[in-house]
Amino acid sequence: MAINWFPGHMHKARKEIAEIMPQVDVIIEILDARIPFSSENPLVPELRGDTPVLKILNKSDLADPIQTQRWLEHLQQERGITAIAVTSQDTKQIKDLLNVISEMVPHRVSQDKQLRALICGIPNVGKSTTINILADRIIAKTGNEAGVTKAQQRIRLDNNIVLHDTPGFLWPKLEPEDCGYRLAITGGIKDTVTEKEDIAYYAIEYLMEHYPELLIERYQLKDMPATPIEVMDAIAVNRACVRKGGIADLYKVSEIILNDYRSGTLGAITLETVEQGIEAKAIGKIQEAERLAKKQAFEDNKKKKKRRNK
Ligand SMILES: Nc1nc2c(ncn2[C@@H]2O[C@H](COP(=O)(O)OP(=O)(O)OP(=O)(O)O)[C@@H](O)[C@H]2O)c(=O)[nH]1
Repeated sequence: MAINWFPGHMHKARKEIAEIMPQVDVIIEILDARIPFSSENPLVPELRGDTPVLKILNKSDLADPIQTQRWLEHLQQERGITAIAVTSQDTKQIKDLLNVISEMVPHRVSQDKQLRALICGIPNVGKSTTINILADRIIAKTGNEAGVTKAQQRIRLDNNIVLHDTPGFLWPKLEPEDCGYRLAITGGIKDTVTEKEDIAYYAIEYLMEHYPELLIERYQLKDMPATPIEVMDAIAVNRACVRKGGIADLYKVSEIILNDYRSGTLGAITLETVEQGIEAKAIGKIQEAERLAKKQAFEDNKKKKKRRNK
């Protein structure tokens, strides 16, 4: 599954972030606790330079607590990053983030200077929800669909903190493929740019391996079928998603699975372990190198042809 989703407003966001970065004291990058690697934007390190960053693993209520703990340890101890797990359902946890960022840049606070924080993250991770809680009012539009925030805004909070909100932005090509699937399952990519059945198939395959008991419980399966398609067929029967002639309506089944996953009805499920994240990073680097090599070969060829034609 190759997804290329980089709408114009994301290009704009990248440019805008680069422009305001020199005025920013601290970056708050919101990640999805269910996919801490896939929801991390590789553009952030490139754009932030040495500005301190706080990584927030949001939606931790939907993630596997054991995996969240492991991810926090990885980020804090192995990568030396300030990281914290929260859920927007707990307002106090979100409000406490202001203390955390103030502690990260003590010189600004001690000098009684305005603290300028930039909130960023890929679409649908909960930026608007977080901002609304911090500001104590509805400033940003929220919605369980990728790409709701479209324009940048500046929000003045009571305690001398200014928040810069940015639209969600993703990198142009979602590689490796696993990251694309994980983003699609959680809702970080618009449903309209993906094949629902394809995404649900990937989700079932992952759940069969990592959380079989949750699948069995939710869909009242007697035993675990051998393949994802058989799981889909069994759900179709249980949920009356069978068309005339006994054919399973896989689109409807996929909708059920994805909705159950996204709402947390299936359980608290993380879609990538630290090890899988590290593996995806390595594969991504190889693919990037291969792409650059191909591009270079293409350019060289073009030059050669030009010289020959002269
Ligand atoms: N369960 C759960 N849902 C959350 C949490 N935070 C946000 N949400 C939901 O996730 C969806 C997306 O939240 P938004 O705040 O709109 O996300 P955003 O990052 O601003 O999205 P864009 O505008 O697409 O960039 C909404 O339906 C929120 O209610 C959380 O901690 N837990």
